[in-house]
Amino acid sequence: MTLNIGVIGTGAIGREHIKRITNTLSGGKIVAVTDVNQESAKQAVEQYGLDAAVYPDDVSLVAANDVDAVFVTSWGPAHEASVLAAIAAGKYVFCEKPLATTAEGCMRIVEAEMKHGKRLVQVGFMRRYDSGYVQLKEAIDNKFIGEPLLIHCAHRNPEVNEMYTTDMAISDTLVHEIDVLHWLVDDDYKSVQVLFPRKSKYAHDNLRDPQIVILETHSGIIINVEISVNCQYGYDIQCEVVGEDGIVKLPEFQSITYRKNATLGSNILVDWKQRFLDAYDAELQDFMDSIKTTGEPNGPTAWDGYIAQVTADACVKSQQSGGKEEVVLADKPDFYKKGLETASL
Ligand SMILES: NC(=O)c1ccc[n+]([C@@H]2O[C@H](COP(=O)([O-])OP(=O)(O)OC[C@H]3O[C@@H](n4cnc5c(N)ncnc54)[C@H](O)[C@@H]3O)[C@@H](O)[C@H]2O)c1
Ligand SMILES: O[C@H]1[C@H](O)[C@@H](O)[C@H](O)[C@@H](O)[C@H]1O
Repeated sequence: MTLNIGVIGTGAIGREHIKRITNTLSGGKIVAVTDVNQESAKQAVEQYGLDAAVYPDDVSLVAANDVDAVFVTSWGPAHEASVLAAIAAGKYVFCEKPLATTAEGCMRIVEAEMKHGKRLVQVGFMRRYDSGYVQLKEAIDNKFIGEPLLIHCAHRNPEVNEMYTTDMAISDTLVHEIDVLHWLVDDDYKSVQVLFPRKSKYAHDNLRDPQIVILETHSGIIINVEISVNCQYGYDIQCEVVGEDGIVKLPEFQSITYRKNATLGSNILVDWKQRFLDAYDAELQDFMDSIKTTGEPNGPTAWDGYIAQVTADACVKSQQSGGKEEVVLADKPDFYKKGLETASL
């Protein structure tokens, strides 16, 4: 069975996903595209030689009879309406982060999915499919380092444009750590605090950069994440888990080492597309395979999208208050306790 897919938003990641469904993965076909910029949707069809219809908006794309699943890869504020439309039509949805830009919006999606009666939604937290994070999780689950005590992380982007504001360091960037770290240690967050070190000369007027985010879990694990979005030198993701009996660290992205001009060196990547290439492939293959075999997506759930947004909101509150903020989650519904939300490679 081929899963017929409609894509809402044919920008950077929309096209990356169109490319991998069309050229790399198996079991899916892009049959429909839309974008508020209709030229962009038409260009995507041409660029990848798609046999796909261009729709004027998300509502008409979702309603198309031949669309089985929808990819929501538009800007964050547009996600909630498209996801709700897809659920109302009983269509599967793969939604890039954020699921919705407010906790209330995420909860509306959770409620709509529960009302529908079976899982339709997977959120694009692809780090759960990255082989390095999967190895870290196995080591933690197997008690290889004893109980985890603290975690040091860094999430560095080389640069950002003028549209990127202080709160986006949380909602656009930290959100990946928010999701992957609670999954890694199987614990929910209790409180968060954001600190602003000295501002980088590369940060524009509306941006505090870098930032340090401290997250504390219910079992007392303390996590510090450095967010630097003007680090200049490359795209760099670091994660080191300190346990009672040892330490496990995320592997560096593999690159040859060289000896040249009196230097021993190796290259660092410059953007997210290359760093998580395999993880994006694995998450979308899993989305299609699990729908085919079980009738439901297997990856990060709408509830994970809700946890991420509640935690992100608390971080943004801390950016403003300067203090520690509580993370208050609703009780997890039984619907999301099926144990399906962990990925395996
Ligand atoms: N998982 C990841 O690592 C990752 C990486 C990049 C982006 N993202 C997420 O993916 C989303 C898109 O990011 P991007 O970098 O591709 O942005 P982008 O600006 O390159 O593309 C977004 C596209 O959506 C279109 N769009 C906006 N509103 C729309 C609407 N209502 N209906 C249809 N089309 C609409 C825009 O015209 C644009 O072409 C964001 O939510 C972003 O956070 C996730
Ligand atoms: O949308 C991107 C993407 O999610 C990247 O993984 C992250 O490193 C960037 O900061 C963000 O802007």
